[in-house]
Amino acid sequence: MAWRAALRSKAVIPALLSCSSHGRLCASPTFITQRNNSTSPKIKVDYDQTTGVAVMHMQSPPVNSLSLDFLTELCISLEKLEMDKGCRGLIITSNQPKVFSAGLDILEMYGKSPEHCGEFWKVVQEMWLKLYGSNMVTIAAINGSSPAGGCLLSLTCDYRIMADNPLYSIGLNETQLGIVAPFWFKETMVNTVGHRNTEVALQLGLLYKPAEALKIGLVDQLVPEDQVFSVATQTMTKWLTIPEHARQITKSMMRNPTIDKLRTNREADIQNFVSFITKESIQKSLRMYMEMLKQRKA
Ligand SMILES: CCCCCCCC/C=C\C/C=C/C(=O)SCCNC(=O)CCNC(=O)[C@H](O)C(C)(C)COP(=O)(O)OP(=O)(O)OC[C@H]1O[C@@H](n2cnc3c(N)ncnc32)[C@H](O)[C@@H]1OP(=O)(O)O
Repeated sequence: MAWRAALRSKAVIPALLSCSSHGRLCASPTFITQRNNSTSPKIKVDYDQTTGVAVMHMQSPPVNSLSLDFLTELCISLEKLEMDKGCRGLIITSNQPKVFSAGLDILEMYGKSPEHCGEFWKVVQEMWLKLYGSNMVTIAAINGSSPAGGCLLSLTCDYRIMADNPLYSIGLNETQLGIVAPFWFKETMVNTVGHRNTEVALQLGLLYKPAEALKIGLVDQLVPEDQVFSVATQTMTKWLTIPEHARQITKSMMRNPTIDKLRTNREADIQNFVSFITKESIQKSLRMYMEMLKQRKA
């Protein structure tokens, strides 16, 4: 708890608090259910010291949406694993049925104050910086749908194994919500599937079925649903045979240009996000999208 409070307090951006152009509050949601903030852990970490491999199980019902609390917990777990020199590999998977992660929690961006949005975005950045720059071998065992921020989470990993189930989809679908994937989401995608695939995917907000995702290289391997985890474990064993230092330097060489761009522009990126997301028109788009999700369910 003390960790969480510390991380939270570091996440507040003083510059944002005093920014008058961000001084407005977004309209309060009237129809959207605010979920209770559960105190049960949203992430379960199993760390096997004999293999040096940790498994992070996302267990935040119903859809592992990336809320402020979820991301804070994720960052704390990552920090602890990263500091443990014996921990060399990390597999990320979901304990929720049919969903890997539904992406950023829309309720953290809808009807919230600019200060809250700024705090939220800082922890989204933190998650990405920690995972994309991790020294560990990271593997996403994608056992369900993975839109937007969920797709980003898997893109930060070194290797993606997805369940071959046509009911699932993955992609950066932000434009379908009327929002824009920020430059570091975009660059993570470009670094994975190339410029042209990214341009089409991002403009249209495409969600890909597993077979299509494999075709463009958004995921690396498809396996039957019940084998996602075992294949991830076998793949990890292979990756861990590569000399550690050489692999880590290579990873940094590939990723650091993108990482450095965000590191040196964090404040500006937060300000951009806050002024964008609190716009009335964007809030309206988010509301309509949430309504659409509910109608689809009914
Ligand atoms: C000029 C440049 C400026 C740059 C500015 C940058 C701005 C960038 C801003 C943000 C980037 C955003 C990234 C994101 O990740 S946004 C989130 C996008 N996510 C989605 O589109 C996924 C939506 N969800 C689904 O499609 C489905 O829920 C599903 C496929 C994941 C699972 O389907 P199913 O099992 O059928 O579950 P339900 O749809 O019934 O959902 C259950 C429950 O959960 C709620 N819910 C779903 N997703 C979210 C979410 N992302 N956040 C919050 N809540 C979510 C859903 O509404 C249901 O709620 P209930 O009715 O109350 O039970």
